[in-house]
Amino acid sequence: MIKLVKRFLNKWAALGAVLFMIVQVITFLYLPTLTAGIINQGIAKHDINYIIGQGVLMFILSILSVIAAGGNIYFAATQSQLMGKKIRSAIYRKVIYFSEQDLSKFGDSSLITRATNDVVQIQNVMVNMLRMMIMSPIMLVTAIVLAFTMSPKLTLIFVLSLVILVAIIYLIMGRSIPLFKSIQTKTDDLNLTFREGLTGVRVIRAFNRDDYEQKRFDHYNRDYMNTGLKVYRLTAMMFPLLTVILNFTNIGIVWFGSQLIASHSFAVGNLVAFMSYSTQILISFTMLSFMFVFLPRASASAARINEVLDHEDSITDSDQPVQPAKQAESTLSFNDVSYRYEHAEECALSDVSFNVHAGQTLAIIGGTGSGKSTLVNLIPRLIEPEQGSIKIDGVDVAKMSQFSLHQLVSITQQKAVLFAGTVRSNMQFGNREATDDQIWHALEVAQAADFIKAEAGLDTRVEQNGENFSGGQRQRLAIARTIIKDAQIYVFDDSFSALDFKTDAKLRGDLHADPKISRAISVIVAQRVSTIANADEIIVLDDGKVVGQGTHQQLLANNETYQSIVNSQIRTGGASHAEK
Ligand SMILES: Nc1ncnc2c1ncn2[C@@H]1O[C@H](COP(=O)(O)OP(=O)(O)OP(=O)(O)O)[C@@H](O)[C@H]1O
Repeated sequence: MIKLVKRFLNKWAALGAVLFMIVQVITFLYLPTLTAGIINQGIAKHDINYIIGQGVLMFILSILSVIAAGGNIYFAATQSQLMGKKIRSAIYRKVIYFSEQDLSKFGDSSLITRATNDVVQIQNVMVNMLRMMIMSPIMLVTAIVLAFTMSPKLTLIFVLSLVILVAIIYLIMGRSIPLFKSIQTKTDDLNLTFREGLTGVRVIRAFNRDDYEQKRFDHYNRDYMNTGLKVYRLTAMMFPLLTVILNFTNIGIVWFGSQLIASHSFAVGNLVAFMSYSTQILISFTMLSFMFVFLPRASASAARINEVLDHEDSITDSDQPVQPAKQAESTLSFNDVSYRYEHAEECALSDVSFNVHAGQTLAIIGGTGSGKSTLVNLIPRLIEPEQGSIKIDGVDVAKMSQFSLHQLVSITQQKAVLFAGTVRSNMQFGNREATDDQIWHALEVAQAADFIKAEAGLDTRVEQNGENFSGGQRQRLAIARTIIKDAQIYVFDDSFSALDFKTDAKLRGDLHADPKISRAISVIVAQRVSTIANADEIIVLDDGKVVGQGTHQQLLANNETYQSIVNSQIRTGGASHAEK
């Protein structure tokens, strides 16, 4: 918590809040002394002028106290909002560079909870800290000191009450802190189930699993509620106990105070002031116990936020990044590359080697789960190989800065991702400088121009995740975004699977005819033989291993796995377009 506050504190706003708070404390504490003076000096000695003078002073101090309270709230709220904004930005900046491995370690839902709910806990504690958490201890200590100067004997009653209170708070908090921590984890579970339900709503309805999903959600919802109830029952005990103890304290003060007055060793005014200090101590303690409610939950949240911010990225830039020198003919090579997903026993990819040059197309084919996506994700270093190296123009991708590597590689992922906005804004994701003509050209090549023209052209709205487009249309828009970028290597991960054979053939033909793409290296992952038959080299993957490597004709002649893929597609009509 302290670490997070140090890192994101806005010093000026915090200073403003503390200064106003000090003024508030001084005015608050001075008032009982004035009251005592009015009773002891003014009333006892019938000194009207003294009473009026002190009364005016009390009025001014009260106004000052109100202004100080307003200033304190203003700066405390500003500080809390600024801090929340900074923390959310820092989390976003960190997460945006996470590798897939890092992302799956935390999980999407948990990251969202950390950037929202956990940050709100910190903000709450920040406001309270600047409003009362600092004020309460100061008020408490000063009130005790002032009371002590009036009567050390009566002050002993306070001290005894405080010891009992501290013990009670310690016991209650010891039990509620672990519960507060688990509330945040349960928020993650709740969010995860809710998100899954939302994204899978159509599947849930189609399979008539509404009841089952509702029960699953209710389970997490109830779990969250029960933990919340436990923790609030515990903390709710604090306030009644506090009131009982402090009422007994007041009874003690009146009891012993009246005996002191009777023996003429204590003035009546002082007893009234003493009672005021006792009330202030009660208020301070109530506020302090609020702190004990907020602080443990905020500490748990701070730990979760720090976990994200301090997470060591599994993929980082080298200290002295190397930029590959411009080559006459660029190359991409894999040298005995193996990759294993975290916690997986088997390698998803084993000993893959190939070399491909500018102007060539490398195709990767294989059954479901054979490692095709894993292979292409290694090229832009979205994942890091366990063994072997991947080189572009002879330079290991691990030695390049990720920024320059991502400039060299343009990729269409298997799942086409679009962003809310317009077609133009989505295309400019690939190339910020792209003109409308260039965008239209990319859309033509990707066979997306027709359906975009039928809408509002480049200003056609794209909903969140591109949900107002069909799967095939989304894929074509993603392909257009990939080819609009000026890159050395273009990667298409199963990007043609949702296209019909005719569109697939036309798209490949247009890609081949495009001067920029035809001069670059193309890596195409496909399930259909027809999509890749014209590639310069085809890699056949099976269970993460390369079981064939060569041209379509070579593989057709001597590779069993390839032959069986071709045969299975001839039966379903998929390979009959192979030579197109
Ligand atoms: N994030 C992950 N964590 C753990 N294992 C994974 C992960 N992603 C993929 N795998 C495993 O790695 C293997 C290769 O997966 P990959 O996605 O590369 O296959 P693929 O050939 O692209 O499959 P498909 O044709 O279905 O897209 C599979 O066995 C899969 O279960």
